[in-house]
Amino acid sequence: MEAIRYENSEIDERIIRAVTEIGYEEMTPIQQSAIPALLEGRDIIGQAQTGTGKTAAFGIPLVQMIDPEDERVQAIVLCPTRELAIQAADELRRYAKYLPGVKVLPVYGGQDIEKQIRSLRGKVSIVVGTPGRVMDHMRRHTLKLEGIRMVVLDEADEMLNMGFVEDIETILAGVPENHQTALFSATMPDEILRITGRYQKDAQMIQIERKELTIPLVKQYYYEVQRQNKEEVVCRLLDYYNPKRSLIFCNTKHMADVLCENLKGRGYFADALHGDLSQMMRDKVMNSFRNGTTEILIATDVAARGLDVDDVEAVFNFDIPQDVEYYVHRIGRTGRAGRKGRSFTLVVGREIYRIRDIERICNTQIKPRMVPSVADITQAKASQIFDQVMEVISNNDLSSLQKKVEDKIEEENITAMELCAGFLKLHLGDDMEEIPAENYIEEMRKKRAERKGGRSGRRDDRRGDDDRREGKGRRRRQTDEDVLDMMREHRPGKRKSDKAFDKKSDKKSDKKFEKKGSDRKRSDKSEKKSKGLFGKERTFKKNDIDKKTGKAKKWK
Ligand SMILES: Nc1ncnc2c1ncn2[C@@H]1O[C@H](COP(=O)(O)OP(=O)(O)OP(=O)(O)O)[C@@H](O)[C@H]1O
Ligand SMILES: [Mg+2]
Repeated sequence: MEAIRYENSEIDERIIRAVTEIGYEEMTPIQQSAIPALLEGRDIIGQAQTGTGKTAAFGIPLVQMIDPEDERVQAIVLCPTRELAIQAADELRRYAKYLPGVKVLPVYGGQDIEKQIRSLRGKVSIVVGTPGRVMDHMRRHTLKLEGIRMVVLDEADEMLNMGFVEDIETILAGVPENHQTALFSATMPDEILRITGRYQKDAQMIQIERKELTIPLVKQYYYEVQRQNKEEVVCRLLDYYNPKRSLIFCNTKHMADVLCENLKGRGYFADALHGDLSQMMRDKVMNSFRNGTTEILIATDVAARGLDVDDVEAVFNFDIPQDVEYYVHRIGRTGRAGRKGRSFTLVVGREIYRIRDIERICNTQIKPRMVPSVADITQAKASQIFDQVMEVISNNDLSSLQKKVEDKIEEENITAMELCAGFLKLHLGDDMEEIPAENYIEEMRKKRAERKGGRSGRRDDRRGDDDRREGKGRRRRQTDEDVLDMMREHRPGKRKSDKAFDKKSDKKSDKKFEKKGSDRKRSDKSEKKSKGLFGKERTFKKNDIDKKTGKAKKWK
């Protein structure tokens, strides 16, 4: 479908000016469909893949419908996490930059309530909040709902799930009857679609047609590993792919903390984000991640949904997520707004079946990969250094330095090649020297021959077709176990951290985000639901929904 430019739409030109300044040139498909429907006053369910601009799809009509003369709160956006409430409020403010009188206030737990109360006494047009804190203000009568004309549930399937649904119902019960309700998410399981009718009137369903539930721009890989080697594998992948920014998801707060400490100990710029941290700490961590001071954010599912941070090039599932929706949202933190990304999922033993579930339900492919060897990493690091050097050569006049190099070569009676190799070693650091590449290859060969009676390449099919090393004949036939056995022999000092990983994972959970219930049960259900997740873009009324199946009976 041909994209409509913002200039031709019904959007207020002051909002167009604001979003053009942000860099939006044309509407994304969900914006194309959802904005006119919301401006018409309809209730909608908007489903589109992660990172495709759902915030502006509801945010633009929302700021446009605000009456600047009305002093009351006129709209409320509910988000599942504090970070998301802050982010969505910032976005709405950006769209409303040239709309005087449109005031947006984020309200969330952990922030000084007195301060929020003082802000609510002033003029606030749109409240963006987490359900708990919004209810708190309702009880205290510091948030009055009688002026509300629109309610948005961002991450609607999460908000209407077990952890939040009662809070949402309490809030909606206090909102005037004739309000408009918009539900948005990248995932909309059937069991949730079945109940949305309770909260909406004649809802228009806007689903953006896609073959897969995940973003094709994200290349998805998995690695079969032993539990005690997970940390080593993550480090190797970080070193090999050298992502600008990465997010590593763990299933428990404890694991996130342990991994964070260990990665910091190995010299990575890492921080942990989870529900046990103070709000001040959470804000600090998010800010450092956004401004690039922290390159690696290790988080629980509290960071899985909605967060939009530039240049997250890789997402790691250190622990495989406990349901398919969370896989979709987690890996959706990369590959946003048309950019590319990679996701790496570590799989231990029988967890491989979960990969198969995810592939089937999301209609996607997660490719098996081998853990890069130390030699691969050395090679990758050398390439990175060479790339930087080539940039320096093309952007600078090096003639005066060249003279110094010539003098040194003559003085020491060495070749230019030797000098360059010396510089390279200096930059690669000692770490990479632990297993000299030649010995490594030789030892590997012997080991493989011993173990498999000369058979090799058992997992040759694991060679992906698009690895950046591939095609250059560098990748050898190894198994993860081979590589890791070798590492154990050559890096005895690095093993102490493994102990922490052997401990059984933390039983305590991040209230809403360390999962509930059995994922096996869920995945059976989700299989059915997946068929209906991404059909054609379609429109139907509430009455058109089959009460039993929750699916549309007829399409317009
Ligand atoms: N029309 C547009 N043109 C260019 N970039 C856009 C456009 N609309 C949104 N973006 C950018 O795309 C990125 C993703 O947007 P957004 O966070 O709204 O995605 P989302 O669909 O809500 O994803 P998720 O499901 O993960 O919450 C943001 O950085 C946003 O600024
Ligand atoms: Mg979003």
